[in-house]
Amino acid sequence: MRILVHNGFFTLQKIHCEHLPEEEQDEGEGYALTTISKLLLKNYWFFPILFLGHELFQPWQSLSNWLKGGDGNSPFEAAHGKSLWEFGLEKLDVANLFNEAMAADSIVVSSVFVTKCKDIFKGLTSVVDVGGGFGIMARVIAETFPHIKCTVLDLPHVVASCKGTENLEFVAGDMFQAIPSADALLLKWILHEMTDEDCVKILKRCREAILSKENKGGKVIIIDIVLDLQGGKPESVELQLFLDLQLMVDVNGKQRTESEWKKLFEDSGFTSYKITNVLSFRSVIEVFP
Ligand SMILES: C[S@@+](CC[C@H](N)C(=O)[O-])C[C@H]1O[C@@H](n2cnc3c(N)ncnc32)[C@H](O)[C@@H]1O
Repeated sequence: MRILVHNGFFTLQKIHCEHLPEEEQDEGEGYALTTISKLLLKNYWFFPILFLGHELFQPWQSLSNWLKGGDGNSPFEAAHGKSLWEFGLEKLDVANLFNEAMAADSIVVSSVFVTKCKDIFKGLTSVVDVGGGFGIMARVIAETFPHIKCTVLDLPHVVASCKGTENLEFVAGDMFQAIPSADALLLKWILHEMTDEDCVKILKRCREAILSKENKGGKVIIIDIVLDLQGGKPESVELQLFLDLQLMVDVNGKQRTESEWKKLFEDSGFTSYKITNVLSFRSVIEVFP
């Protein structure tokens, strides 16, 4: 298992590097180490610490017992006696590390997203990033498309010290209780943390929150993994499967195939969807009411 964790971690760094300029990418022996030094220099140092940090590594040791019917909703709960989110509320240093890792990921993804997926934003005047963390994605969207009003919804302790701008605001709340209305609701790395039942709850809430339904361009935009897509590079598949395990260990979540996504959309009342693959091992899925 340890080898798997390290492999997944190195692959993760490698895939992140695909988004760096070509002249900065290295091939061959020593790739991972070169990559790590570059990521350190470029401030993407949170991922190694996150995955190899004690609190998040420990649950892997509980995986085998948990699979045999051990206690807790996830190996994380089996190891720590509470969920990742409850743990984060008590240990703000771990929560901060986790949120900074997510923010580091969003720095890479957001620049590719707004450049290669411009069309997705056509006609939109408002976007809510549901579970948007420190707001990196929303900030980049707000700066790139100044006419779009962006809102970040996240838990109170996450957004407590986040500052908005003219077209960016932070809202503290619980996505299971209420989601602010907008033309588009963004869910980046949210649904893979949830059971199918919870995904349907959140998707239904998002559907209700879409302002411009009935062919007027309103939608949910999901950035997440779609397993088994044709043409996936072997290292992408390796990473997708590693993250499938990682999510099971941390929150009893999972990655999904296209048909599993389709079922969630149908069960939540959506009529159609479109998958775009420009984000390496992840996809952008537009889901229409
Ligand atoms: C895996 S992170 C993804 C963060 C961000 N979307 C990104 O990709 O960088 C999940 C986010 O959902 C937030 N979250 C978890 N439960 C939530 C809830 N019930 N209501 C609002 N936000 C929640 C967490 O605080 C965290 O910021």
